Amino acid sequence: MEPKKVDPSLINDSSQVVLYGEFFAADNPKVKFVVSLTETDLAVQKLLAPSPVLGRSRQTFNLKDCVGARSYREDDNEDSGAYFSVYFYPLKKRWMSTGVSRQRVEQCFQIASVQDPRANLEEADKWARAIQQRMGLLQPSRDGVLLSEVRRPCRVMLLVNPQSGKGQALALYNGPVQRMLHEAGVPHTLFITERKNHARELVREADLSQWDALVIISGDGLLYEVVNGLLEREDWEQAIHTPLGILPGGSGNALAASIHHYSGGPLVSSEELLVSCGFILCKGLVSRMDLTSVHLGSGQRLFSFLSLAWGFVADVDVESEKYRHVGAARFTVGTLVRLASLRVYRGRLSYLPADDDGDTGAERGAIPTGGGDHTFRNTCSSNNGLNTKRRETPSLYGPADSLLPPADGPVPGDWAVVPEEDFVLMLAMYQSCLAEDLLGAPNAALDQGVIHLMYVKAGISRASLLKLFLAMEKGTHLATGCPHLVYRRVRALRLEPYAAKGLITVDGEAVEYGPVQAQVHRGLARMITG
Ligand SMILES: Nc1ncnc2c1ncn2[C@@H]1O[C@H](COP(=O)(O)OP(=O)(O)OP(=O)(O)O)[C@@H](O)[C@H]1O
Repeated sequence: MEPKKVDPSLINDSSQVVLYGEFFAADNPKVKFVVSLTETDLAVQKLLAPSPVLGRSRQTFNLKDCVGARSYREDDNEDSGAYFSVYFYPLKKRWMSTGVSRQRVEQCFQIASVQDPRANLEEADKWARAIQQRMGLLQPSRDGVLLSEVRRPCRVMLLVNPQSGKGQALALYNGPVQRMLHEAGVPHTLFITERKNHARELVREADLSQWDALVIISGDGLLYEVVNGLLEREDWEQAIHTPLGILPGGSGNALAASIHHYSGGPLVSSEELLVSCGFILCKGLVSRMDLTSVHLGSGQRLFSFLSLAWGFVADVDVESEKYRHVGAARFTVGTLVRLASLRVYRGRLSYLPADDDGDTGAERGAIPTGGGDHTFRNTCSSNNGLNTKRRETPSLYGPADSLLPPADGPVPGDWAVVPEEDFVLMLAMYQSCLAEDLLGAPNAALDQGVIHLMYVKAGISRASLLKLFLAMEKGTHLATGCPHLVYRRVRALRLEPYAAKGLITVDGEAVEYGPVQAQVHRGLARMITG
């Protein structure tokens, strides 16, 4: 007996129903669902057999959480039905935890209303198209633009570093990443990097008219190559506007964690971070991102999107590379090891305060310079023990650094020079996370034009330093009242280490050691964000 039709108003009483249908479950032809689409939701309710009454468990999926929908037929000639699948990644409560994270939910229905397979497929197409259309209308648009609006069709150059993190980046691509891109209908071409600087060369030489976005599955190191590769091009001004995306596959994944943080999510584990960043990528909202231009003592210039570190943090970053196989925990292990041999780093630190610099830190430490007598080049020439761990190709292009004084001159009068010369660390950040689980600059945003400068003066005890790092997991370290920690919002800085040897890291990678100057360039790059 043909079941009685259910009144659609019973399914969705408050909003207008755009499409309504009764379909079989794709994996069980005995189970039937009543499905209705509104401008904002897809509602699914089970029909109980044998009498066609609605079951109690009605599920409503918000189209904001949807990455795509597709229609298809199975290869089976006997099956005249067609199917449509809808892919959602809603925020759900985590197993055995109070937190939430994005989790995949697929809804798949079989349409077998008539014997004609083509008619069934047309009906399935109609549903998939209607869902995609509504999903597109609900895309976030805050202050960015949608990738799909920038160019069409959207094609992605996907760069994977198979060696990053625990060496699992390729497996991540073959698993959840490829599946999600397929669900969202994002066409892409995979490039597996074969060596250091391979991605940099590929990006430097690429015909960028072929690519609508450059996305990496790796740690921050590969994105560093991509950013610098773009700025080494003659057409850098257009090239740096190519939307960039990041899917975490490394051990630190600081930028991926920052982008997840900006989307409003709490700190999450590596797998959950991948799903969150994949979701953000599929949604394709493109925003501006600050880049910082860093000048090294030898005159080389490079571009950084994340951080510049000296002292304790730089040492941990580089020394913990040998614990890469433990993933994000490498920094915890590295911090504990370094704490045991805590030391002081001597040098001079100067900076140009941001106009809006508030007294947010533990203490106001710096004095105006009136033009210091210490020059960048002076210090450079006394540092002949250059550490050339990472050979930089000189970056010939990019915007002028109008805020930076000449390398062989003093800092200008509106700069401040920190009176102390003994430090435990200096950390300049332009995005919020220092690692997946470290919220180093909680007030940072993608496009702020601000360097969040933190330094810890010598004299801090091991216990207090450990407490600061523990507080950083929640981003509360600036509010601990630690008298040794100073926080400033700045636009440019100069660091002149006194020792001939040591470690400075840019975006987590060691660079030539010696004096450095840096200036932030607001919104220079484009990033796919949530
Ligand atoms: N095929 C490759 N073999 C060896 N090194 C590579 C290869 N491809 C890229 N690299 C280099 O590996 C370095 C580390 O990569 P990446 O930063 O992506 O991973 P990670 O260090 O594990 O992650 P994170 O930076 O988040 O800690 C980068 O400097 C990159 O240039």
